[in-house]
Amino acid sequence: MWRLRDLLNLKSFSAAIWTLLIEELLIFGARQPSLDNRPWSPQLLLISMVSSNFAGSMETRSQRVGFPDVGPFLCKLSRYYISFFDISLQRTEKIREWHIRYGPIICIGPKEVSVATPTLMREIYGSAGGYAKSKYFDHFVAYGERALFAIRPYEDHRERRKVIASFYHDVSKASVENHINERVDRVIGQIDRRQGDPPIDVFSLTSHFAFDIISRLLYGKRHCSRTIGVDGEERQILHDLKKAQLWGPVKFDMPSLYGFIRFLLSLLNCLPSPLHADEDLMRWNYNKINDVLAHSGGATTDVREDSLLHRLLNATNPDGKKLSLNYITSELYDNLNAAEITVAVSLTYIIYHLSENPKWQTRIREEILGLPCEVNGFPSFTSINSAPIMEAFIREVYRVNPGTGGHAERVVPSGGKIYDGIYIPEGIRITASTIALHHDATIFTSPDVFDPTRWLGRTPSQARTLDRSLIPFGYGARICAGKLLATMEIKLLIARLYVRYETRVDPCSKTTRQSMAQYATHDSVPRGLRCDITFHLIEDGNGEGQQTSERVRVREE
Ligand code: HEM
Repeated sequence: MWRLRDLLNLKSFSAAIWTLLIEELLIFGARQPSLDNRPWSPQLLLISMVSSNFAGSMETRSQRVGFPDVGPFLCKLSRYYISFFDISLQRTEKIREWHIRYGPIICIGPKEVSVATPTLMREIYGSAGGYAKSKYFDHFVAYGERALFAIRPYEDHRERRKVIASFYHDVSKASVENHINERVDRVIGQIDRRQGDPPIDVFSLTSHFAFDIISRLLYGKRHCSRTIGVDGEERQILHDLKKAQLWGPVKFDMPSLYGFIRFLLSLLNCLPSPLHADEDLMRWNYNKINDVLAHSGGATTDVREDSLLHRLLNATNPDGKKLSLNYITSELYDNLNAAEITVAVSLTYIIYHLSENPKWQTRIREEILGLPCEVNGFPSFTSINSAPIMEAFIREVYRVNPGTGGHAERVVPSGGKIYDGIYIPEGIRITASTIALHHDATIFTSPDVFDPTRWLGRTPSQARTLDRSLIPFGYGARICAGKLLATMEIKLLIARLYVRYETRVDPCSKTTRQSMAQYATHDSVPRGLRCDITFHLIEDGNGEGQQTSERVRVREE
């Protein structure tokens, strides 16, 4: 179905129509290894003449030396070709198709390359390469400051990373585990109260769960959100942010068009809430920080709370100066964003696949029930984290439905690089395609089949081969700073849910295989933007059900 905004985007629309037609005509030619070595044909002549109409899209002759000519012919002519797939939310799937058709190093834009081998992925993201992030990350500048995620130069990033990474490294503390377990209790409380009611949208529920946890870590206990239990402003913002994901590619690829649409709609006084969701969250974060500072009497050195805010207020730059409040506000906003939707998407797909595979629910339940319990009546995160069946299942979900859209663009450093004999000049944008790596048939047999057993019973060398191609959290110098936190949230919730309930996809709801296919948005959200699941209490849940209800009741009283 065409959406209004696709039609509004006339430049991309018309470019796409003729490029789609011509690409198919030229497929044979484009399969040749090098355009420069290919004999001239009338088709090529025609294309090269028409291509000059694509303003600013042809790179100079010197930039083209050695540039990979493998890939869809029209990608080499205009950046609007990949933009079209971006805006129609099909970018990742399209790049995967092109890798299957053309090979592991392909041109996806006049100055843009995608790679799909674990060795090249390691080269561009590894610490040794020193690749900077691309201009794409300028879109994540907030309050006029770059948070860790948006810092582009490799060297600037290294210093800042030490402060943030050390904070998230400390989440292994028992206090954080207790705090996550409290939030799990609240989720269970919600589900119990809704027994017999319509199915539960787990995309929203897990988004509230993730948001409450990250806000506790960012601002501290007194100032965190309570979105799981309370239907307030935060729920509306989170709901709007999900819808805003669908506008992301327009905003990133065609900022002027996006700005114009926003301006027009504001003028008509009918700006839809998803189009100002970012600003709403920014305002919310700004107000929270002011509340915390007001509460501590403006004393920035108050260290009673072990929150990221307090950590940053007490940190210094390498020159010994304090971090600016603007930078701190930007970092907290970025962490809110990074930690909410990614965890919600991952948890939603894990629950969805478990609901489709009841036998795996039983296997995971039996595995968790066999683990030793702590004084609180649950197995610790450390023992849950080493449970192989749950790990295999989660890995398979990450493989087929990774929680990020694969926009981890880097820039080829000065002097250029040679990959598999192909010289790529400096300044070219380069990305490893997560989805192509995760579906590489030479590594993962029958890559389109959902099969968690592929992760079980492997020799160490087989396991290493599979691991090298699985990158849901990125890789190398800029690997996700919140990986440990995300893993704790995901595993503690899944373990506790599946000891207590059986789940099914609600057959009467709109949740289907199609609605659960991923859009190529920044965080790969499910197309339906919801996932309706029914929860059935297991009567003999090893006492866990009874204990949890009791604890939830006592806390809520
Ligand atoms: C399942 C959940 C998550 C997934 C799949 C995920 C994925 C990723 C990926 C792929 C990157 C690398 C981007 C790049 O290389 O350009 C990244 C970076 C980052 N993530 Fe996550 N993430 C998750 C959860 C979290 C959480 C809970 C936090 C906590 C705040 C977090 C904070 C960050 C930060 C700060 C960065 C930037 C790191 C840097 O540039 O050094 N993420 N994440």
